[in-house]
Amino acid sequence: MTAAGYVERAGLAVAAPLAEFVEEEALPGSGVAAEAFWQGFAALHGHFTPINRALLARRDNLQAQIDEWHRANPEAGSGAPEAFLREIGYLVPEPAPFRIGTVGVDPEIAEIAGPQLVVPVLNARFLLNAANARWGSLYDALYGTDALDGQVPPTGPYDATRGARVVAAARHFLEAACPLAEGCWADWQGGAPALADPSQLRGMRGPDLLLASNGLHIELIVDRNHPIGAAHPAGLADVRLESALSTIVDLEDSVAAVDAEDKVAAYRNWLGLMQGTLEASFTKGGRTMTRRLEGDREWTATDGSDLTLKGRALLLVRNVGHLMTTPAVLLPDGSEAFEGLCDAAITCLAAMHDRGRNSATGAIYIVKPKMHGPDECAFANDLFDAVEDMLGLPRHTVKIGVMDEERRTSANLAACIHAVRDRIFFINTGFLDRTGDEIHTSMLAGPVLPKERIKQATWIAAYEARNVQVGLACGFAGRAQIGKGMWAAPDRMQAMLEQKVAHPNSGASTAWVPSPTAATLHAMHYHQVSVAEAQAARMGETPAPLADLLTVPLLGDETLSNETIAHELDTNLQAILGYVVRWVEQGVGCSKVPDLADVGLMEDRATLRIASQHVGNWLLHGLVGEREVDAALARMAAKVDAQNFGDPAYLPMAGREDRSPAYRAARALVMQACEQPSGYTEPLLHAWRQRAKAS
Ligand SMILES: CC(=O)SCCNC(=O)CCNC(=O)[C@H](O)C(C)(C)COP(=O)(O)OP(=O)(O)OC[C@H]1O[C@@H](n2cnc3c(N)ncnc32)[C@H](O)[C@@H]1OP(=O)(O)O
Ligand SMILES: O=CC(=O)O
Ligand SMILES: [Mg+2]
Repeated sequence: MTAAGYVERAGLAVAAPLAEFVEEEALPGSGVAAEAFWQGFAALHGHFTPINRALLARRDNLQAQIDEWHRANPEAGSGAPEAFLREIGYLVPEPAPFRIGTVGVDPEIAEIAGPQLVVPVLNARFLLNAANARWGSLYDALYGTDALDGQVPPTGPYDATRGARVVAAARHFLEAACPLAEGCWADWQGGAPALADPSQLRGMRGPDLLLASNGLHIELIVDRNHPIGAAHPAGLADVRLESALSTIVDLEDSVAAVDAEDKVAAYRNWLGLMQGTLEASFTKGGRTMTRRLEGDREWTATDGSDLTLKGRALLLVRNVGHLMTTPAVLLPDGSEAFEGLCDAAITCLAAMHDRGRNSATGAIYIVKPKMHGPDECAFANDLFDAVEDMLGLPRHTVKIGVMDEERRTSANLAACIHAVRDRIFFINTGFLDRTGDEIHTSMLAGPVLPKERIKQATWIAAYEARNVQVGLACGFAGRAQIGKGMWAAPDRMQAMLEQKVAHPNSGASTAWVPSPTAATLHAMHYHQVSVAEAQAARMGETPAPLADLLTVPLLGDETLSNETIAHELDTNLQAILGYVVRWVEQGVGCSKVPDLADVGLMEDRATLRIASQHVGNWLLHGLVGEREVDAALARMAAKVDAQNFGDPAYLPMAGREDRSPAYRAARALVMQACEQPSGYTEPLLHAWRQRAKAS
């Protein structure tokens, strides 16, 4: 008998809303029949479930052997050595030199370097903004953030002095990106300018100009009737930059999706993007508005021909990893199905509605997170083969982006790439999860450094360098992206402008940004730096030593002051509570949480993984005790409550410690940190969110 709320499909119990979504929304128009889909879906689970389970058991087995090594070598003061890691199969032999064979990817992936935006799939309003973030106003980005001078503009009427500084800053940008043959942009009176490199002028539309540098476009919007244009000698009303070349629609770490209802909402939004029909209505500034996807942009090229530029970012979709199961589908034995298998089948089915709107080459781009080593990459490759077969898609239609964010993947990166060599479209250093796994893998080696210092330790420099070096050696240049991680301080745009230029300079062809505004500002870096040249300069470099990568960021003999320890503990617990309370009680998977100094930081499951593993590590090694942690949790709960004052949906944690699901989830995350698989936060978050939803 099928469980209540489920319907039987090809021997599986499928939650009724999911079956309905698939049959009434995703399948019609896809060319795939319902019977064939469900048979294929059931076969997928039948074949891959035991392999998936075996891969997870292998993770546990390797971790147990590493833990055992540390127990046997308590004085080692380091991570388990390379020879041991080879012996247990954690490290595998390098493949012979090879080059990836991926073909049929869009220019945004293969040829043009630029920002990559990430957006939680469950927020339609943000999703539309993210898809439309292909273009952004440089004037708005400079005016509305601290990018210019570290100061955010006061709210209120337009500040003409600040506006003049914005216009000057945009002009400086133009001087550098598109210099004139003679004179400077301040002298420009309108019309087609004589550029030092005339090929940088790409088109005109009335008085507007289209320029380009390093493959990225710049629109100069001329409007003498506009208040800003009226004050400019050439009537320049705005400078618009091609910004988010690609956007990752995230079903993973930035969402809270714990049941069929949540998964259907996620799949429906992705389908709406692929069909081009997604809309969101909301009230902003007292006005109700409906947001839709932008169309393409039409220009006349300098030779008089029509020139069409994409109005939207190339959309990629991040599936979940191999760990979690979902109650949206039950297997014949009554157990939950692997969520990653469901995501692969259903996000690909939805992407079949694209018909060239998103990918001009017909590719489907899946970002696959949290894979541990080459066998898990090979598993994803086989899974995508099977999905292609079940949906009737040509081989390697489904491309894979491999997040290099687990230690076993970093340490075996070439072998991981080799396992997916004909469909890989990116590698990316997900340094946040990677930091969490760094702590968890060597949990028993000793106490780790404070969080900020982990970021400066030997391992991370080796990790970032090797990722680029291995990618270049495998032939990524001109074929696939080499990506860098997230800028996790969404309000600190001046600091981002100063620091994130390091990403293109390092030879990375893309890097993550948290918002459309950050994409526009980060786009300036790709005008400053030619990634093609940066990559050419690094081609043939010997990868940073594996020994450096394996150097665990331990505290060693150093003694930290009580103040440092207390501050670190408070920082971690406040971030954990601030994030978890919105996750568990409101279903918000990515939040801007003010830190102790009131700087808003992007928190997601990966930052939560770091913070919870960090507290767990210091607890295990006695830098802090359970009573201290409980006292700090209680203090930080009151702080987080105060920070959320005014949110009508918010339930305070302080004073309700034993009843607040969020508080209990946060406490469990730190007290049970060592037992969590790979230090992941999903199992506890999901369990507590399900409880909160049920109540
Ligand atoms: C380790 C990892 O896995 S990193 C990847 C996961 N992280 C992410 O995906 C980060 C995504 N970013 C976000 O969710 C948000 O930017 C947050 C939570 C960090 C901050 O959100 P908020 O505090 O609401 O942002 P803020 O108030 O500054 O700006 C809101 C505006 O910016 C837009 N915005 C902010 N972030 C995004 C985004 N990622 N995509 C699209 N639009 C966005 C919103 O649409 C909104 O504009 P609107 O009112 O016109 O709709
Ligand atoms: O997914 C990104 C990360 O840093 O983790
Ligand atoms: Mg991650």
